[in-house]
Amino acid sequence: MLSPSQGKLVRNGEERKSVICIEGNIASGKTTCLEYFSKTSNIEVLTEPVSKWRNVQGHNPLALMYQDPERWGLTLQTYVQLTMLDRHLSTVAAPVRMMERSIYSAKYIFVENLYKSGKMPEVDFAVLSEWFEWIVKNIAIPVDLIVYLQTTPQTCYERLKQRCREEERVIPMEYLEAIHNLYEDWLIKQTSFKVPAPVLVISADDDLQKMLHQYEENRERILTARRA
Ligand SMILES: Nc1ncnc2c1ncn2[C@@H]1O[C@H](COP(=O)(O)OP(=O)(O)O)[C@@H](O)[C@H]1O
Ligand SMILES: Cc1cn([C@H]2C[C@H](O)[C@@H](COP(=O)(O)O)O2)c(=O)[nH]c1=O
Repeated sequence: MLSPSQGKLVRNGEERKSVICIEGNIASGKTTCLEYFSKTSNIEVLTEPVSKWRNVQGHNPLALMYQDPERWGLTLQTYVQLTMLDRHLSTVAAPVRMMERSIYSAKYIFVENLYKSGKMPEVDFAVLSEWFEWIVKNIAIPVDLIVYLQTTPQTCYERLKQRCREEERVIPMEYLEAIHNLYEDWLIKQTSFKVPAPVLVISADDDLQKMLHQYEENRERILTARRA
């Protein structure tokens, strides 16, 4: 249940748990990272609700958006915003919640990209922006640490082709470059939008073995992240 606390709605009992968001470009290795940490007993992992974005009551807004972003961008991003909010507000048993992306990156990276690239009409962007502003003003969405899996767009392009998700066959290299640049502006240069938590940057172009080694090296920092 949501209750008012200091002017915002807060999910009961979740205030003292820590929230880690794994951020990064498409196919950067976020799910693989979450899978690795899911074996840790006091971490509960929440993957991105991609299956919902591919099937809402028999419709596939993710595929529609890639086919015709001008027409379906608002539809997909409205649903992404709802489902990400639902993920943030879900109750977990473990003291640490590790999430794939966040409502913040859905807005600051993907909505922003559609708008900046001229593929989202101004009115759609305005409606989504007002929704987003209302949500973050009225509902507590705490994040303790952002783990940014930093890759080159080229690495993501290769992994994307290897993963072979049907809807994403049409994604060109330029799309991954645009998403990469938005992530870099947000989390590295910190010049675009407010960053809701400290950022831990992990170089993620390495092979799986080296990635697991880096996750082990950073395990303590990740598990002990706490907001003030
Ligand atoms: N370090 C890595 N080296 C090589 N391939 C990887 C690595 N990490 C993930 N992959 C592969 O790349 C693809 C995308 O990884 P995934 O974890 O699904 O990325 P994301 O969740 O960020 O989209 C998958 O096929 C996965 O097996
Ligand atoms: C958050 C978000 C995602 N998408 C798209 C981008 C990808 O095609 C999938 C997510 O897959 P990933 O491997 O986890 O990156 O969804 C989008 O279009 N809009 C969004 O806000």
